[in-house]
Amino acid sequence: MSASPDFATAVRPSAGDGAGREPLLSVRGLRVSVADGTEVVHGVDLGVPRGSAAGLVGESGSGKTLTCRAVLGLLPAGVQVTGGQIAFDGAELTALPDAERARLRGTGIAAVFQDPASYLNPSITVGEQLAEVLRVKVGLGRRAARERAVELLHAMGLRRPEHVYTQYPFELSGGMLQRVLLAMAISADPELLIADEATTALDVTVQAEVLELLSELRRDRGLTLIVVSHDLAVVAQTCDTVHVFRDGAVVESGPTRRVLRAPRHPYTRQLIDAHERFGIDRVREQRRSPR
Ligand SMILES: Nc1ncnc2c1ncn2[C@@H]1O[C@H](COP(=O)(O)OP(=O)(O)OP(=O)(O)O)[C@@H](O)[C@H]1O
Repeated sequence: MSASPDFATAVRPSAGDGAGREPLLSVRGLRVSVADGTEVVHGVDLGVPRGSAAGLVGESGSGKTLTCRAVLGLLPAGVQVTGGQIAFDGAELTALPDAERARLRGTGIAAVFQDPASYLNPSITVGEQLAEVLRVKVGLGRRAARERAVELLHAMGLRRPEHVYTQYPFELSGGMLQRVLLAMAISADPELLIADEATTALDVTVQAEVLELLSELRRDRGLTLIVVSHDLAVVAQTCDTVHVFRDGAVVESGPTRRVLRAPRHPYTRQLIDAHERFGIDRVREQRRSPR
């Protein structure tokens, strides 16, 4: 899609009912090893249909983040893909040169992580930083980038967006900062957004608001989502399918409702038991009753 000034609010053209379920992202047999040669991701398979929301859950260190970083082409130094395929929109990513992978970040696949402040320069206003992304990734001129930035801040649910534009990161709350990072992430109209523990540091009310914003972005713009969380309730609220990671492998995948109501793998059952006290039962009840 061209860099139309309206793209953040425009509804992405529908891929059509039949095409809506074709996988936008297909990961097959992904293997990742760290600097000393130890393999930490052992043949992960993930299919993420266009327009869907996939949840990746599992305990800390189970390989969720490295799988996502492999998809983004942003693995830490010394960590590398040692096997498997990653197909995005029909193109094999592992074969692409670095420059192509870099071009795809933001325009095809974007991500938001925990701790949004660490991704912002503390001495530049958030609006200028967003406008800079729009100039570099979308090619807008200075004035158009500023206007677009304000529109995007507004579209992310930030009140008084002209004022927010002029604020420095330290002046904004964690929830507001994550909305700014979401504005940056979607500014070049990506098709896939990875939210890796993006709401973990937020208090429950703000977390629910940001999750609702993610669902809105999916609904209104046709974004495909990958939501990484150690919290099953987050995934239950936002995702159609869930992939349960353990020790660098996916032990169970399926529709969220089925996996939460009738887990097949003992580890999934264990995860659900561990989450009961955080209200997963309430979420399961909500999903059972039609809205
Ligand atoms: N840069 C790195 N160097 C060495 N080992 C790493 C590196 N990054 C991750 N690992 C190891 O790879 C494994 C998978 O880590 P990963 O971060 O993908 O897990 P995760 O499921 O996302 O966990 P968390 O929820 O804590 O982020 C872990 O054993 C981790 O210690």
